[in-house]
Amino acid sequence: MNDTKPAPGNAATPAQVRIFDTTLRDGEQSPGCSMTPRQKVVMARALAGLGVDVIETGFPASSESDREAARLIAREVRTPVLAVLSRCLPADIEASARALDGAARPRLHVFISTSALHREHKLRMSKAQVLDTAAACVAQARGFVDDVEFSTEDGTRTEREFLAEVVGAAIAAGATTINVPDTLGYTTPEEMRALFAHLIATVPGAREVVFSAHCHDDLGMAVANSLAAIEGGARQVECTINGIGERAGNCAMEELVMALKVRGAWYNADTGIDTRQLVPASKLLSRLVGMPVQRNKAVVGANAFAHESGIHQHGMLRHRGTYEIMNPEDVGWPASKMVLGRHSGRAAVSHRLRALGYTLGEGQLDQAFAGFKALCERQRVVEDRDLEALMHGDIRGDGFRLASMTVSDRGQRASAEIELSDPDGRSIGKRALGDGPVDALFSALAAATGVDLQLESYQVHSVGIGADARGEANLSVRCGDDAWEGTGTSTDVIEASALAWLDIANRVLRARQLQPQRQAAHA
Ligand SMILES: CC(=O)SCCNC(=O)CCNC(=O)[C@H](O)C(C)(C)COP(=O)(O)OP(=O)(O)OC[C@H]1O[C@@H](n2cnc3c(N)ncnc32)[C@H](O)[C@@H]1OP(=O)(O)O
Ligand SMILES: CC(C)C(=O)C(=O)O
Repeated sequence: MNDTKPAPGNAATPAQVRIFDTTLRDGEQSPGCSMTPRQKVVMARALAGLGVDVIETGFPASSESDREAARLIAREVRTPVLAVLSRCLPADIEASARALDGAARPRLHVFISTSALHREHKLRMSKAQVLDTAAACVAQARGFVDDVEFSTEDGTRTEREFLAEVVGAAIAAGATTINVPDTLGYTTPEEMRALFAHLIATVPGAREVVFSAHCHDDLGMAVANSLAAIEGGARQVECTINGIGERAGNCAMEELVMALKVRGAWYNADTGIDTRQLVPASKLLSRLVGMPVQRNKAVVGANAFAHESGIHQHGMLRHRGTYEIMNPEDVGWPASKMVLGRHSGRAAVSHRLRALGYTLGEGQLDQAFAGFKALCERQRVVEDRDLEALMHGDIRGDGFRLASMTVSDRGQRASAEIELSDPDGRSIGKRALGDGPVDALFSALAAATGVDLQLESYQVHSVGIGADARGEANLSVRCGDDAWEGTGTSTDVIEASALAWLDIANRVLRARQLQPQRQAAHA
């Protein structure tokens, strides 16, 4: 495999690509992701810890919160350049300059749309008006600070000659960074590479400024397009943690940074990011904005370094390079995960059993493996405690079963009435009140089983479509010092929630019963 190619610009040393983080501005434009000024300060500190070169802290003309956040961050975060966004309007630029007052390294970022569609329908401006306005607002911004970034909104859908003209006018007026956004996530890597190479080669003064890419992910190509812009000569990339941002989001920082690192020989470009902070930053943002990261998300998703398939696990146990192109530790995960489930094979099961202290002969392993596969028909993930139960011949599969339930949310407080059959087949009925139907239901289940679970996360989603759709409930709970996860499915999401709760409670009870045997086995 050819892993190398001429470096961007044929530089002998890797090109340095500036990371411009816009999580607090474009990221925050993601519906439902608004942050308070204090939350933004917390995130800005984490971004500074990551080593980003520029933090865009907000759009001061848009709200008091944005102004307050920009002011607080300017006071507390001193190392990265701090940028704020303004339209090409004198009042916006004045508000931005005031918000950056006192910043150690202030940057004013001004933008105007350049494409025909935006000029005609949105701005109702002629080409000449856009050109003049761009130059005037860059000049105004330069009156406040030396570091001025100019963006051509919808740049990739703009006529090339006009785009070059506007960029030239902005450079002549004093812009020090030229950002060409793919505002609608419309372009392709080939187009992006060619566009940047063309602008840098032809616009007067282009080699004296830094070119920047700002890509959206409407077609899932934001990272690929940003990488192509670097190949075309861009030396700044605008991105966000977890790829949050308008619509489908922005270029995801963690993906871009790791692509440059893992394929260093190909891109010959570096960033100053401390990649071990990527996962902590992703988790922090997810908590602050209340938006979970999809499990299969590259680099920072929970499954990014998790392996369930037997063939992969077998390969991983021989050499992790067979199925991993990065080290999880390098991006902030503690280790790779071997998840035991229906797709796992003997190699992984026997490896896990050995780690738990069970060294089995061939025949014993066959027997344990058959039991493991049978268990996988009943539960998605087999944990250590399940394996131990299996080894002690104590998987009964019965436990508490849901016989019936009625949940009502009509009075002041919701109520739930349930009937369970216990492991010996006896019937137990309980009723409980709660702050909502699920709260009432879980209280009734706790009363009936005697198991107290502290809910940490609760998610319900549909599996399948149309009339066949079923609700799946996923619970993460704590019980004492242990964390547990459980799943339940049903056509009724409340029933799915009850089944997920019982899935965990039954395993907790099984683990409790096995405690003495386990201690004796390991004594
Ligand atoms: C591609 C991007 O991400 S650009 C950034 C987008 N971010 C945001 O819009 C978030 C913050 N926005 C806001 O809070 C509000 O939109 C505000 C405060 C900026 C403006 O609010 P309003 O004055 O009520 O205007 P509204 O949002 O309805 O319309 C936008 C106006 O800005 C004008 N405008 C848009 N871009 C620019 C620009 N780059 N330069 C000058 N004017 C612009 C529009 O033509 C429109 O003007 P009009 O009202 O005279 O027709
Ligand atoms: C204002 C610019 C940088 C932008 O966010 C976009 O075009 O998407």
